[in-house]
Amino acid sequence: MKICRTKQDIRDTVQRFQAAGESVALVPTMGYLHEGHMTLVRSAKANAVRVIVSIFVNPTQFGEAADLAAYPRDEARDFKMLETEGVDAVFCPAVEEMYHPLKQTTVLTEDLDKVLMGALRPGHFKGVCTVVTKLFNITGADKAFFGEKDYQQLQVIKTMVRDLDMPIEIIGVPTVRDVDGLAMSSRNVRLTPEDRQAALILNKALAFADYEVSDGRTGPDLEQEIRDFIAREPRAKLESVDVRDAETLAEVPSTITRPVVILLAARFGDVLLIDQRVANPA
Ligand SMILES: Nc1ncnc2c1ncn2[C@@H]1O[C@H](COP(=O)(O)OP(=O)(O)OP(=O)(O)O)[C@@H](O)[C@H]1O
Ligand SMILES: CC(C)(CO)[C@@H](O)C(=O)[O-]
Ligand code: BAL
Repeated sequence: MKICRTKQDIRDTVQRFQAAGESVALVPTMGYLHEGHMTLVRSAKANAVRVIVSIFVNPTQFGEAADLAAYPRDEARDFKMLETEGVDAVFCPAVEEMYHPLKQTTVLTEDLDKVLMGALRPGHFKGVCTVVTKLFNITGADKAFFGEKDYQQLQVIKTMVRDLDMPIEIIGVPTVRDVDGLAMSSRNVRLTPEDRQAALILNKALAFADYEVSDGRTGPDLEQEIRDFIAREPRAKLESVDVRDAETLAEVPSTITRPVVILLAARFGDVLLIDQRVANPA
């Protein structure tokens, strides 16, 4: 596995693959890898000849400095996991390599930037869109893989690629969960054992909401029922509950005919967790 710390090195590597007629899939990550990331890597391997992974904790998408400082990192462990999985190259630039000191250009999906997680983390999606655009431009990959766990992020990136005619295919991968149902996330290691247990309420609330949607419920009533469900767990500090159109993330009418996505965000201690589930009306 080739380790590239400069833009030039990863660009040359990808160009060599493509010159030999090999398709290249990119899996962008912020490291501290887990089975969710490995599932993205396996999907990428099944869909392209070569797989490259980026590891970059992008400062411009963090609002809270404390969240950035506390973000877990373990490069040596990450490299081992990726090597075992047969990844061809990893791109892990320093912040100074990634961003020009005089940078002034950003990429923004105007409406999606302001709602849901965008409202909770102002500036977050602008940071994501900008760094993902840079990763696409730097690598020149043919396809890129993103997790549905970060559901809004996936829709934001698909929208950006559509609007700006970026020559890359975006593929979403279903959320990978621990055996007890908690969505895997690098931030889970920061949970106390009590909060780790309490966080199971999120997946339970999603199962409850899924049943309610299949029974014909949506709209503000359903959102309130989900709030009441999560209120049973006193350690959960609920930040948001939204039932939205699964494709556009628009608000949904009280009678639905299309799939919806239930989006949850809650704090356990100082750790903000998100989870999601797509539900179909009967
Ligand atoms: N449980 C999961 N199942 C599927 N994909 C996932 C899962 N967790 C993360 N991913 C995806 O992996 C990619 C990299 O995510 P990232 O490195 O931020 O990991 P993370 O676990 O989401 O970390 P955190 O939520 O703490 O920021 C994203 O596309 C993300 O959606
Ligand atoms: C897509 C991403 C790697 C951009 O920094 C990040 O938001 C993530 O890990 O989901
Ligand atoms: N997985 C999304 C990246 C973030 O939380 O900043």
